[in-house]
Amino acid sequence: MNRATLSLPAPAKLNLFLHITGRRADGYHLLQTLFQFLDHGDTLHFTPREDGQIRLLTELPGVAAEDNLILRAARRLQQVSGTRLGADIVLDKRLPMGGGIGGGSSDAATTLVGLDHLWQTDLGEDRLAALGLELGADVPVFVRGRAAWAEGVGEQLTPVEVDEPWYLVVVPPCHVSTAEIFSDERLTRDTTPITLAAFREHGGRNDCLPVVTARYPEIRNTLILLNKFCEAKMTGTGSCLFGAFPNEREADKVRARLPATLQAFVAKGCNTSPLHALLNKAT
Ligand SMILES: C[C@](O)(CO)[C@H](O)COP(=O)(O)OP(=O)(O)OC[C@H]1O[C@@H](n2ccc(N)nc2=O)[C@H](O)[C@@H]1O
Ligand SMILES: Nc1ncnc2c1ncn2[C@@H]1O[C@H](COP(=O)(O)OP(=O)(O)OP(=O)(O)O)[C@@H](O)[C@H]1O
Repeated sequence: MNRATLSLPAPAKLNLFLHITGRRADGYHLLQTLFQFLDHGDTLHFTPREDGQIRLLTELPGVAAEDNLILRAARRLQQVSGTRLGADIVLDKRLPMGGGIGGGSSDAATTLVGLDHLWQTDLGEDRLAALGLELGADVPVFVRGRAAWAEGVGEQLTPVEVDEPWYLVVVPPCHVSTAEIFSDERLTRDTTPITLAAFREHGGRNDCLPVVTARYPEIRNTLILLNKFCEAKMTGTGSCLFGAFPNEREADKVRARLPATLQAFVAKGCNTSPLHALLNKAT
């Protein structure tokens, strides 16, 4: 067996807007959003094992190994495919947790796609996306790897081509729990659904923003600050805020004017996930 280590990116995503249009009987929210990837994220390293063991060799502070979406994804794929192979997995974590940029979901998707490739289990995109959905609402878009208009609970995906600007992403000094925001009584859940054409013409907003800024003064203050330089938006249920720029230099200029204590990065928006761009190049 080829024991070579496969290293793959787990990119971040942005929600360019997020409308909450309803709530299902099971409590999950119906939403509309547009997902785009960033050329910035975690990296995972997979080395196959013949003894069937799956080991995550990197500890993530605050996350028990059994809860780590990487291990959960790997075990589920192993179970469903019936492979006898295992893997050692190393994670280089760059993405902030609870930032609304999908770090955990992307790690899970890269594990599914990467191990499917390495183990030659060939489940195909649809089955991998379905396995991903069991792990989290945001996992399927990372499995499919194309910028997408999303509906349902986020799993009904239509690929879209949108502008690929440079983004300045600012990480306010707090973590937001997605479940906590979705269970807040003040969240509005009745936005009228819009079409993609209407979004292209008029844009959209983030329905979670009023609740998030009410709960987190750090995010409210960071939003006020970033709005001085660009039209600041929030991704997912926060915490991260972002602004779009025509080129890297303009984004860097604003970044340089932010307080040095504020974590921020500049990245390019991508309609093809860097994971898929790499795998497509390799095959
Ligand atoms: C807000 C978004 O980031 C937008 O992309 C996603 O919808 C959230 O996706 P995610 O983090 O993968 O979410 P999950 O891990 O599936 O769910 C976290 C919690 O958020 C709530 N949740 C999530 C997605 C959704 N459509 N409705 C919900 O009410 C549920 O209470 C759930 O317990
Ligand atoms: N590999 C992982 N990386 C990050 N978080 C993980 C991982 N595995 C499990 N988790 C758990 O998932 C939670 C959410 O992490 P994540 O980084 O995906 O947040 P997020 O960016 O707000 O996600 P989203 O935008 O999908 O709501 C973490 O607080 C952590 O408890």
